[in-house]
Amino acid sequence: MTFTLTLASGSEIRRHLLENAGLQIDVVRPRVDESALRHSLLAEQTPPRDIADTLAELKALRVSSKKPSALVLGCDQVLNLDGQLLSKPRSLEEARSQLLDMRGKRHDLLSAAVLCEAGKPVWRHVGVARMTTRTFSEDWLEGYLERNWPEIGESVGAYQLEAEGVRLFSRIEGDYFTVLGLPLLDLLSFLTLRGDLPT
Ligand SMILES: Nc1nc2c(ncn2[C@H]2C[C@H](O)[C@@H](COP(=O)(O)OP(=O)(O)OP(=O)(O)O)O2)c(=O)[nH]1
Repeated sequence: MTFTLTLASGSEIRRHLLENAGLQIDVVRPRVDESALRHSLLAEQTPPRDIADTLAELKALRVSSKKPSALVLGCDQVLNLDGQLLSKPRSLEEARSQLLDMRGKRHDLLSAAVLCEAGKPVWRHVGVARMTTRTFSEDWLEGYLERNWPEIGESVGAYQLEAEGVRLFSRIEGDYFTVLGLPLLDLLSFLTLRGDLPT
């Protein structure tokens, strides 16, 4: 019987990365109010890594409780800019102001993944990537926004690294997949170790 991973995420890129790696994926979007939980965690001064981990676990548990026999993957990515957590821009204007704030600085992307089975977490990992943004011109930024909105609205940093977003950076430290939103290599290693994937 072919191994199927249930992905508790509406993220297109996460599904693509897993399918491109040859996994059979079943998408079940969790019904969780992420922003309410994120706000309460922030109010309690929860560290960004724990916020990403908690949200990823919540999404995985929500689906796993409905599909107890499945292996369910929940994910969450947060962007930490000098201690401020940014979210996906809701408008081109928001994307512009977010990118201007990030210009010439470093920010961290924390990509959390949690696997749940029978309503219990069985694996978790938070990948961290450190992004150094170049001091791009405002003219270039206007062109970038014009060419890439609304696609970049799906990304927490208002960029798609695999597309023109790479032009925002002078340096990236960490794993490419972690930037895109999924600590893929760590996940595949665990699934292989468990025998879900062939060695
Ligand atoms: N294509 C692409 N997507 C990116 C990149 N960086 C971040 N993202 C996406 C991955 C996630 O879909 C999104 C991070 O937001 P979330 O972790 O809240 O996930 P999202 O709301 O998309 O789906 P989910 O909460 O899992 O249902 O940003 C990138 O460089 N390229």
